[in-house]
Amino acid sequence: EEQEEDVLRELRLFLRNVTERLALDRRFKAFTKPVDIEEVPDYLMVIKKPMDLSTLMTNIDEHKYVTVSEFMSDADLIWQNALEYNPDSDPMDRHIRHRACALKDTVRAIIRDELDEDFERVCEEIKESR
Ligand SMILES: COC(=O)[C@H](Cc1ccco1)c1ccncc1
Repeated sequence: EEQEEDVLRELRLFLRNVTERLALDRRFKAFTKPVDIEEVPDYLMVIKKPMDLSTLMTNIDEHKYVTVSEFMSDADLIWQNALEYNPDSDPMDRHIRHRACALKDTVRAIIRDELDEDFERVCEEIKESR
């Protein structure tokens, strides 16, 4: 009903705000757009579910997420993929892994500090009812 659409509208506003803040953080520049398959031809052989901050934003606008938990699953793909694709001890790999870990910690800190548990519970109830 209308109240449910109000809740989902507020969810999208929260998720857009979180995603925009991450995209503005210079540490996360490598995560803002899809990995360039021309630059990295084997990427899709290693990474089965690519994800990036611009795709997160598109998904929000396309109403893909009904809960914060669904959003978190896709947001987690960004840093998980970076750890998986860049495992070596060379400085480049270590640098992107350090930024991937910073992304993981930053997303979790924002959600812990700014998401009301009761709000997420209402979103989960809407999801179960559909
Ligand atoms: C999330 O970004 C990545 O996983 C790419 C992989 C990549 C390797 C070569 C070109 O791109 C990356 C970008 C910047 N610095 C390290 C790795």
